[in-house]
Amino acid sequence: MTISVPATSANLGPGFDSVGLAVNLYLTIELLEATNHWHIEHDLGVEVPSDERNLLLETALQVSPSLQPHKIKMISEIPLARGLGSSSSVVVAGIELANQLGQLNLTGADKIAIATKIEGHPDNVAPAIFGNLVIANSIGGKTNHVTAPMPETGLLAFIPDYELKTSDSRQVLPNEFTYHDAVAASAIANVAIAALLTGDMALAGQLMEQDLFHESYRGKLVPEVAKIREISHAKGAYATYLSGAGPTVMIMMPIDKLTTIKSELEAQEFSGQLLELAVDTQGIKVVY
Ligand SMILES: Nc1ncnc2c1ncn2[C@@H]1O[C@H](COP(=O)(O)OP(=O)(O)OP(=O)(O)O)[C@@H](O)[C@H]1O
Ligand SMILES: N[C@@H](CCO)C(=O)O
Repeated sequence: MTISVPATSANLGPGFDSVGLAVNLYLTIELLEATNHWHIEHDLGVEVPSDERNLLLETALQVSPSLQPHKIKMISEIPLARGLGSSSSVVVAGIELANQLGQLNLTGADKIAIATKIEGHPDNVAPAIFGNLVIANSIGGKTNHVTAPMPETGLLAFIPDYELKTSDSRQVLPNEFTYHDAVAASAIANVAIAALLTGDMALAGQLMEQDLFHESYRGKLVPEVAKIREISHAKGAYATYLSGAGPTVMIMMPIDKLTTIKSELEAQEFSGQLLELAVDTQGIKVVY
């Protein structure tokens, strides 16, 4: 059996902690033979544990503590701590592993509730589970979500060479907002979401760049954002935003502008990778 889970790009500007998009990079785990001890084969480096301390197994055993140990092969195309939901992909895969091995018959609603409790917010785990664009919230332990198709858009991700852990990137955020600022910030988010849901990418893009919740505080952690925004706009992009907690910068544009924007950005020689992505429409995939 293999389980694959897509990468996710959270926030889309003002949808902080509540909006995310599934994209076509995958974490895949393959269940191998039953053994006496859990063991994960992977090439993600020595800092990623190969036993029960791995987030995959921590999650699976939290959901179902008496699972039969197995050998597992893990392959991830999702770069770690870059703002593309690597931790959520593992959490979601762990929940699905427990679901399959423990024959738990979890529903989508069960999975999002468990995953949100572990991650703390639903914006990455929800699209990792369901695919597409997902708008979700969680309050008092109750999670709500709405899935929607993403309007047609080209997608480029600039993935810097350096890591930025979500926990560090959340440290720079303010503890409080005034009532006035909170109303202004959520009004921007409301219009951005309405524009996304009605397929108006030009308006959505404008609002995505007016975020007041997080990007201005995090800008200094990702110095490339300003230049990428300037270049992309000069060539007709809809929007640029910090993907999740960063440092990846996502660029959305009309499809016919993608090649030009990509080559303009490549000419800058930023240290990192520029990847053309597509929306994942499936979420968790299990193959027997
Ligand atoms: N395949 C994996 N196996 C085990 N742990 C992983 C794996 N992938 C990621 N992690 C854990 O998740 C951490 C990264 O999580 P973090 O929330 O900081 O970033 P992210 O999920 O990549 O980005 P973001 O949440 O901003 O989209 C890694 O440092 C590692 O501890
Ligand atoms: N909404 C989260 C996503 C990363 O986990 C953040 O921006 O911190």
